Amino acid sequence: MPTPLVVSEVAKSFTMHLRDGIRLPVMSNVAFSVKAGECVVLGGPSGIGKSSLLKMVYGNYAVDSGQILIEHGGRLLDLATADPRTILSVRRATLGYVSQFLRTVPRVAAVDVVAEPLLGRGTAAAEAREIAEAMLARLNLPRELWQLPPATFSGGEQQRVNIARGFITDHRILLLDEPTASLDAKNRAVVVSMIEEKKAAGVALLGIFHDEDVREKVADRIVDVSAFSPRKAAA
Ligand SMILES: Nc1ncnc2c1ncn2[C@@H]1O[C@H](COP(=O)(O)OP(=O)(O)OP(=O)(O)O)[C@@H](O)[C@H]1O
Repeated sequence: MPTPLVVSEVAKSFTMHLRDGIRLPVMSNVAFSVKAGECVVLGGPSGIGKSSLLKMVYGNYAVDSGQILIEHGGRLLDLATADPRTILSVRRATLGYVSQFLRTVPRVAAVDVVAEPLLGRGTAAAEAREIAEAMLARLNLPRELWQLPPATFSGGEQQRVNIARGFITDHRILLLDEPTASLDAKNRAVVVSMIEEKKAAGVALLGIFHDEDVREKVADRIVDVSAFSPRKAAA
């Protein structure tokens, strides 16, 4: 079975349009891979580029050069050069992303926000809702909130809706950007066990976890992003 995610020779700089278009190099020679069933954690100090790297792997940030090889539909595809339509199809079928914050859609109930990725993958509405409810129950979201839009939920409640939505599918690669940042210890433990289940199912996980305890529990390997940073000499 091919490695689900291989990042090779990637370089990235930001162009500051408001400052005469000067280019700030953020990282170069980025190279690592994530195997099936493995959880790789991006490490390094604040501002070194961990979130930017995750956004590149998801296709939200373009890269200057290099390859981001994703196993999609039985073949390897380079996300760094893929067209937007292909990126969307990779996201639908193969590459999931749990961001730190939920982007709420007005007037859509929490349970439907969670069920939506399953509907997009062809699951029947009633079944998708049932699975969504089970996820919300597991994450201890009070039942009386399930039918409400999450816009007014607390930070931790919104994050749990977001986690349920991100974990509900069987994507082969899952990117996690601080999924436990606003959670209490009980719900952090739930997320740790959900990550362990994904690993057991052969999912390749790449994440950022500032919480040391969670990081130690889930990480098989830490990739230090400072190794790719031009600031490493000054660090
Ligand atoms: N769109 C952008 N345009 C310009 N600079 C950016 C952009 N996104 C990020 N940066 C810069 O790139 C650097 C890396 O930011 P990033 O958020 O990836 O770091 P991080 O390691 O995830 O930090 P933290 O641990 O604090 O979340 C920072 O100096 C940031 O200001």
